[in-house]
Amino acid sequence: MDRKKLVEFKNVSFQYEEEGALVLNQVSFDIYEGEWVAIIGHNGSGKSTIAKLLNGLLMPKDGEIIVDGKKVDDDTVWDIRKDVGMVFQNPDNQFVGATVQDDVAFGMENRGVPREEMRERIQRTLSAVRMQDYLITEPHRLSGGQKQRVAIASVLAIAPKVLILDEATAMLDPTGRKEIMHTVNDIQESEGLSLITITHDLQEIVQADRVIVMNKGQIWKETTPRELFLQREELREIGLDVPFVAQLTDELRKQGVPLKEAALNHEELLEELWKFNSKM
Ligand SMILES: Nc1ncnc2c1ncn2[C@@H]1O[C@H](COP(=O)(O)OP(=O)(O)OP(=O)(O)O)[C@@H](O)[C@H]1O
Repeated sequence: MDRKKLVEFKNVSFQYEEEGALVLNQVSFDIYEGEWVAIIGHNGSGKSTIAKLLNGLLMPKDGEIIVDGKKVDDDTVWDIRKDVGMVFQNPDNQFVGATVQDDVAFGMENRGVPREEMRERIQRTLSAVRMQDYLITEPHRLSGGQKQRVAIASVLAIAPKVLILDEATAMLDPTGRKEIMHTVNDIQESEGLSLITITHDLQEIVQADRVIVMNKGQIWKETTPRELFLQREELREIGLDVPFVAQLTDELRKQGVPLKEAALNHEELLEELWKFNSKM
């Protein structure tokens, strides 16, 4: 069965200033329903600009963007924002409510969701991010990770078709990062959402279905995490470092250990080494 295209970027170019350099130069890609796509690139490669174009915070200078069959323009932008939810890096800039439940309610109030349904969605989305016990907590009392969970719940409450996390875990410690990504992955699978995660850390792309690598405003490569991790030298040239496990796999391979593919985590590497060991 053909998968449905939810997002289409067609030859999109963008510049912030009239005479300035192109920040995005003829960028084209598709994102399908239920898919997790990671967009990665070093600082300034154009990742956040893509996110902002996707929900109409910016409009392309050239080319077009289609979200769920609708072209993003001044007439559709409010509809598009129902379909595309975004969570940014700094949780403190995203709170508008005096309590956690007020905050989750805010976006729904703006969209005229009936009271009863609002209550149900607040419960459901806060449970999904495991924050159901904090309904009446003031946001400033939460940890960074908890704040990001609430920000995610607030976006989910609007029932978007696409969820974008723009460096949303960058301010958290490694454990907090893992927990959030785990939660988001669960939600994505249970709700059939398309997920776009934007990061400059290759460790964060391991679970994605596909990766788009940006370099200087253009797509440098569109591939899978596993394939990408095999390209350690090329990645380094564009300012990206593969995670430790992939580096180790690469070094072992160079030493003659016949590891077939790039390991995505310690468990996989261990399993491959175990197989190799049993054959010796
Ligand atoms: N509001 C703005 N006005 C002018 N130039 C901007 C603006 N926002 C971003 N830029 C420039 O556009 C380019 C791409 O920025 P963008 O934020 O999309 O990159 P990024 O890959 O997300 O990087 P980062 O991880 O640092 O946010 C950079 O050169 C940046 O300096």
